[in-house]
Amino acid sequence: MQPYLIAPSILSADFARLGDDVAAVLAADADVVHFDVMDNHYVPNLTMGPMVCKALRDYGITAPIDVHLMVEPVDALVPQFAKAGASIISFHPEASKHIDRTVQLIKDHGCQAGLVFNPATPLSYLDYMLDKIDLVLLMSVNPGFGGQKFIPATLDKLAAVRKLIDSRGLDVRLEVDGGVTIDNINAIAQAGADMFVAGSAIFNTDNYADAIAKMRQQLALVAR
Ligand SMILES: O=C(CO)[C@H](O)[C@H](O)COP(=O)(O)O
Ligand SMILES: [Fe+2]
Repeated sequence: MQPYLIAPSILSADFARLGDDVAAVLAADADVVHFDVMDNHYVPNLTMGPMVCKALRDYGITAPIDVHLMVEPVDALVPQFAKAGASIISFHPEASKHIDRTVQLIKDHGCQAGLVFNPATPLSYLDYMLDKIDLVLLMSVNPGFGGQKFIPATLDKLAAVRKLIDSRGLDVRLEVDGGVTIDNINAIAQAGADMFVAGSAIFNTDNYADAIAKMRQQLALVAR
């Protein structure tokens, strides 16, 4: 398994001073910037597009940017986000008509590719795709909003994906997104996740470094 990564969701950052806030959370020892793209079509909310991603790069953000596309259709945005500086691009398989083609498109544009599963999305989408992707992202809330409560059934789903990845000897990241906190991150890691998105649990505190350090303390207790 790869080292744990903490990926603050900038959905909960201060949009009026986004560059400074993203720089602050990275200085507080975050690993990756989780960038939530919502289109008011696939999900009932509207957030940010490639221009904002590019603006963060132009501002000087060099950390990996993990773009979580909650959009339908998907393909037209892939080249735009790659050009804007995305490192990882993940999408919801049911939002793409040709999943394999979309994954290939992401890779052809030099980014890592991920598939995202809503709480009720079956894992069967992985049957012919697991060895072609870099990351599986399990949603532990229904997508569209930050600040929701972690859905406990995600733990079993994480364990099932971890088993699948390990049984095939693959180096695929297992990311979890939604309702991750200092209190539940240990159990989530025990279940098999190695990359943790947390928005409100980091940005809604007045000390990002403290929140991230406490998450890392919990992760250090996991037997791997
Ligand atoms: O994809 C998302 C919502 O669709 C966000 O990444 C997620 O909700 C993170 O926010 P929080 O940690 O506050 O739950
Ligand atoms: Fe997300």
